[in-house]
Amino acid sequence: MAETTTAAAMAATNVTMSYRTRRGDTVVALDDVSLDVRRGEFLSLIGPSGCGKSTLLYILGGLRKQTSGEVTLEGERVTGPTPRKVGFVFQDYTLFPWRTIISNVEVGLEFRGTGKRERRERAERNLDLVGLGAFANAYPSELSGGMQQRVAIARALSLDPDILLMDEPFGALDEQTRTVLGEELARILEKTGKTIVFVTHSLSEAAYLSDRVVVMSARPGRIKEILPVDEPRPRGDGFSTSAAFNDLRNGLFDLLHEEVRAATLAEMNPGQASGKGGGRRG
Ligand SMILES: Nc1ncnc2c1ncn2[C@@H]1O[C@H](COP(=O)(O)OP(=O)(O)OP(=O)(O)O)[C@@H](O)[C@H]1O
Repeated sequence: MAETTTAAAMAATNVTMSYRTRRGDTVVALDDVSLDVRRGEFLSLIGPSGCGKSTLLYILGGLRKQTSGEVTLEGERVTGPTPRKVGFVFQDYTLFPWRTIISNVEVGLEFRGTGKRERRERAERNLDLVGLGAFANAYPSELSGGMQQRVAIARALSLDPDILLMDEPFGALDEQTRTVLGEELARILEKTGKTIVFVTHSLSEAAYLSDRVVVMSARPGRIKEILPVDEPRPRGDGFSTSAAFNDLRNGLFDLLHEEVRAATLAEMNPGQASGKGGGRRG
């Protein structure tokens, strides 16, 4: 059994997840996944559609219970959500349309019972951080998708979690907006020092933002490879056009390509699960 290091903010050890479908079939979404998330790192998860990236994220965050194996947060076993330590940002930013931007940011703090003054102060600080201080009294419908996603990030940050789990947060946005938001996110992280686990389908996003990129195999999801990104932060404009970046992105593409192929073939021939990929600890 793989060991859990104390330097890890979070760790999954031999995690397996099977779903029972409504038809009574069993879907093995994750198979023996072991992974350390290091304190302060930006870790991306990439893999073919349906390989279990979201499932792994939800299990790490205690939103879903794994079938077997263990998840720990700072060495303590995770048995449910821990909103004081772990926050979420989803692709669907789910702002309440009838609340102003600032009161959307305050929602989680309200749930937590934080006093009005502190709520407002934290919400303002985090709205400023994502560059939307001027929109505090606007309503969600007045903001673009990219701006709404920044509100969702401010909302998650205002709870001041140590770890942010982000599930394709920029997936619904156009390429230019997601590039800019990725850069914004990198800047915010620089300031806050959060640990991030980030699910994405964009290889460029993963390569640009991450300290390490976890490549998952076709379902049942396993860890196929973990690639470090040896580029110091903050990463300048030059990085995304450098040869090192291109090599990394191409490496990710090659690793993913055969898995996407396997996933597509499995979809075309249901019932024959892919058994490829090897368990590897990061
Ligand atoms: N509640 C559920 N019940 C049954 N099967 C599920 C459930 N949730 C997920 N699955 C299945 O588990 C597998 C992994 O799903 P998951 O959403 O974790 O994958 P993913 O890699 O995040 O996919 P995508 O990249 O398309 O978002 C898929 O085959 C999916 O159909």
